[in-house]
This record gives sequence, C-alpha cells and structure tokens, in this order.
Amino acid sequence: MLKNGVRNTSRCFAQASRCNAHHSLPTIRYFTSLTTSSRLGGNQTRSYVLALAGIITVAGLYAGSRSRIYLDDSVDVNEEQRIDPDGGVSGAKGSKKSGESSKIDVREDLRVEGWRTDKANGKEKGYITMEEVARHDLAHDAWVVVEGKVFDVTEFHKYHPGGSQIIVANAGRDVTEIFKPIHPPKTLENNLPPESFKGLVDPTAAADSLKAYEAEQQRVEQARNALPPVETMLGLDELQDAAESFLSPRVINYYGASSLDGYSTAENRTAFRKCRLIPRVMRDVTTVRPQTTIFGVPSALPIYISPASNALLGHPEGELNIVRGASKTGIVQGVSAAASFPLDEILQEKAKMDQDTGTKMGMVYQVYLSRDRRKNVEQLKEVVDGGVQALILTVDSNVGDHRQSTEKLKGARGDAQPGVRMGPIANSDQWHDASQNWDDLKFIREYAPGLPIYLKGVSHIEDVRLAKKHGLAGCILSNHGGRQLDGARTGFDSLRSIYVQDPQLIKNLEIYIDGGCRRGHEVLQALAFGAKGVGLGRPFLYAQAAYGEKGVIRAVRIMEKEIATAMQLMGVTELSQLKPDMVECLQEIWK
Ligand SMILES: Cc1cc2nc3c(=O)[nH]c(=O)nc-3n(C[C@H](O)[C@H](O)[C@H](O)COP(=O)(O)O)c2cc1C
Repeated sequence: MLKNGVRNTSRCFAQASRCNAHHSLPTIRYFTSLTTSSRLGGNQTRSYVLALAGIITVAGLYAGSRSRIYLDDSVDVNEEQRIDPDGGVSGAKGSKKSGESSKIDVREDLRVEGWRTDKANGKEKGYITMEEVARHDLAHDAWVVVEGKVFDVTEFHKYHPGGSQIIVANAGRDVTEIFKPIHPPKTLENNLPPESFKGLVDPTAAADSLKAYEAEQQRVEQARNALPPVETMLGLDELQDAAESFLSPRVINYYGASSLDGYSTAENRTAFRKCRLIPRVMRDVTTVRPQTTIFGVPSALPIYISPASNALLGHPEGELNIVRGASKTGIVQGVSAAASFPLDEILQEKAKMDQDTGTKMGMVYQVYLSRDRRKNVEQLKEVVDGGVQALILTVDSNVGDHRQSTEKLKGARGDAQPGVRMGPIANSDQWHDASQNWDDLKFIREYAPGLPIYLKGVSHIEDVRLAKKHGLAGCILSNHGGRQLDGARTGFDSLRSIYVQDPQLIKNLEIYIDGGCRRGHEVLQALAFGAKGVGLGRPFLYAQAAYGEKGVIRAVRIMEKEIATAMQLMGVTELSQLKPDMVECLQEIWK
C-alpha cells in the first residue's frame, strides 16, 4: 500500500497503538520528536471532569500557600530553590538514553527481510560514502544513515508525526545516535518501502561518524557540568548565554531561529521597551500576591511555559525537565504537539510529580490541525484521556515556516538550484493545514468535548471577536516567537492595539500574550492592558538545556522575584490593581 512512496505511514505513524497490531511495533517515535498518539487508557475523562472542581480547589490552596510572597529582609524568594532537595541537575551527566551507543553490524543479513545489501549507489558491492550521503540534505532530496544503512526519507519526512523539519534539518547525516534512543529497532526498515534503502556506508566511515557523535556528546556533557552554579544565574538572558556557550550551532539555530529576517522576533523584545511604567507610591506593599489562574488553572505566577518543540535537543531529559520544574514551582506547562517525548511519557511524569507533591500541576496541550484529521482524532483522544486541563489550538502555522538561517546553516543548496521547480510551493508537512478555518472548531470540540480551547497565534481584533463568537475560552496574541510570518505584529502590540479599540473585548475573554518577554516588569505591562498572563517559550528551552530541571526552577524563581519586586515598586499588592494608566507607551501611527 504505497502512498507517495511511503508505505503505511501517514495513517499508521500517528496511530501507533493500532499500527502495533499490524507491524508488531512497540511505541513508534520518530527522530528527536515524539508522536503524540494515543496510548492512554479509557475513561479517565469523566472522572477527571467530576474531580476537577475539587482538584482546582486543592491546587488553588496549594498555589496560594506555596507562592505567597512576604517580602521582608528575612525572606529571599530564591531561597526555596537553594534548599530544594530535588533541585539537582537531572540528567546533567547524560541520561541512559543519550549514553547508549550504537552497535553497527553491517554484516547483518538484510536479505532475510527482502533487502538488497549489494546495492550501493549503483556500484555492485560498493559502499556509499558519507560525502555522497551529505549531498542529499534537502527537503526534496533527503537521505539519512541509521546504523550503517542509508535511507531515502524524502517522502517519509512529510508524514513524520513530529514534523518534517527535524528530519530535514538532519538530512545528509548519520542520525543513528539521535534516532536510536527514541525509536524501536528497525523502525525505518519496518515502515519504509524497500526502494528507500539505498545501501550501506563503509563500516569505517560509519564508525568514524559514531565516534564523532560520541565525542560531541561528551563535549556537551563536560561543558554542561562545567557551567557555573545555577544560583549565579540572575536573569533569563544569562540562562540563554549559559546554554549557548556549549550547545551545537544546529541546536542554537533551532531554538533561536526566526523566519526570514527575524524582524518579528527582534520586535518582540523591543515592543516592551516602547512603554514606561508609572508607579503609585505610599502604599503598603509588604505582602504581594502574584498568583492568578492561567487557562483556568491556579498558577503561582502570571506566566506560563509556552509550548515549544524538541526540548530534547538541548538536554537528554527534555520536556521531562519542564514537567518537574513547572510542578515544583506551581506554574502551567504548555506541551507542544511536537514535543520530543511522547505525550504518554510526559503525562506519566506529571502523574508522578502530582503524587510526589500531593497536588495537581497545570498542564495544557497544544495542537495543530493536521491535513489528515485522523491524526488529530488520535491525538485528542490521548489528550482528553490523559487529563490535561485545556487545549491550545495554534492557528498561525497553517503552512510551514520559512527559516532562511536554518537553511543556510545546513549549507543547503536550496530550491533555486537549476532543474528544481520553484513555487507555487505545496506544503506537505502533516501538522500544517492550509485549509483550516473556523468550521474546524466543531471537529475539535467533537473529539475534545468540554475541554476549554484557546486560540494561539491571533493578531487581528476581528479574529478575537470571532473567537468569542465561537465560544472559545480565550486567545493568545502571538507571532509564534517570530518563527512564522516575519513582519507580523508582536503579541504585546496586538494587546495594546486591541485594548485601545475595544477594552471590553479584553475584559470579556481571557487574553494571553507571548513573544520576547524576559523580565518581570514586562509581564506587569501586559497585565495592565488586561492580559491574564504571559507565555515564555525560548527561556525555558534554554534553561532546561543548561541546567535541566534545576534550570527550569531557576527561571521561574528569577521571574518570581522580578514580578514580586516590580509589583512592590509599582505600588500594587494584587495583580488586579495594575491599570492601563500605570503604563505609558509610544503611540505609533501605522495608518
Ligand atoms: C524552538 C521553538 C519551538 C516552538 N514550537 C512550538 C510549537 O510546537 N507549537 C507552538 O504553538 N508554538 C511553538 N513555538 C512558539 C512558542 O510557543 C511561543 O509562541 C514563542 O516561543 C514565544 O516567544 P519567546 O520564545 O520569545 O518567548 C516554538 C518556539 C520555539 C522558539
């Protein structure tokens, strides 16, 4: 059953549980990404809904008691982290997963499985050189090496549950050590048509490639271990610097990348600087209370972790670091549809943390509409069964991104080479659907009944109005960290503009923003214009990359201290006391 040269993949990959029956495969995951397919058991949903009110009450008490900040000389808001016995840098020495090394046995008799082993780049009994593999490093011509075998994944990557980007970014390379720890044996052999197998690489070259990979892993591990103690990190940018001091250029690029010229990414940072704060004085602010609810869940702070893919690229424990850090600090984690651990593992970690802490952490799940809606059905079922508290539907990614810096870094020849047809470009990545529209909400609601839905990636006031009209719980004003439409207005500027036009709209709907926020007082600026909370994406990727779970905790503590201090200096004890007249902004004339 071939579809575009891909056997059984587009449906089965996202439906691992059902496919297992077909292929006798255990959980299927692809590359550093994770599938989000359904593996959780049946009807926890109803009981969860029934229990929700009670849980929220308990969690509210927890968040309230835990993070109330009494600021006097004897209390340092960073104290908790220093004494946190579990705050060690998990996985800093490399997890079991990353420590596994490949055993490449090119003598393995592939013929038993119907594979030809004597075919090598057209030459009988020859080997494919790594130089030859490196020439196939493009989306429309992508080869990878796994355990000495060369595969053409040009069609396959389009159907990869974790998105094609992670494969394309690694095309032309030996990906054994990225691939192997998170995929069952023979995943590619079992799921690709035989013609995708191109041959074998010279065992010496494969071994060299493996050695180089292992040396790189060692370098990263040593560099991470040599970082200054996490307590010396005083701002989120310092955590980024720490991570970037040792991460490979590819990972730095992946986390930092913007679309095209990075205009929107840069604007995200400067947007906050167009405003100045006008504090109130002579008010008793001995005690401040920065707690709120985020996506309907009690939160210690008016910030949350924006869903961002592939945390594993920065640290072997990836999203699990974020679960632990968010749970221990009482903030909400947004889990990306392209997270690098499968949702069931993330949910298991959450359950463990809930048990350890005796409370229920806030976790919301982000989805993209897939062109193959069956993938969404599986995904939503797992999400609902897993008991996440809300859905974030990201709608600014109806087509894939265009990250020139990433393509350049890869040394890709680009689609402009002679003989390769330029546009119109048909996007085939499964997690983007150019046809998505408001009617699709019916579909989402059908498979995620009762879950509040927040639309992420909204900029225009009319779309906020439409979201309200369609009964959505809220909107996240965002330009995706500047990774989608370059030139798109920043989340903070959208908030200001919408507030000026229709303040009531913001009062009647939960509005969040994200993009470029790195300081506590910037969060307060957004709250003054009616935002319920602010999402931070990259800071948590960097924090966990540098220091694992402890970095996540540190990032939260940094923001906690900054928010609490800024509240005191602004003369407010409750977030609701922040008002637009306490922020003054440059008024651009755009029309
Ligand atoms: C590496 C990376 C991966 C991301 N992956 C996703 C994703 O899978 N889904 C999504 O809705 N947003 C994703 N985002 C966007 C973030 O949710 C958020 O909108 C953005 O990072 C906010 O900007 P900031 O990084 O300046 O805080 C990603 C951002 C980055 C940097």
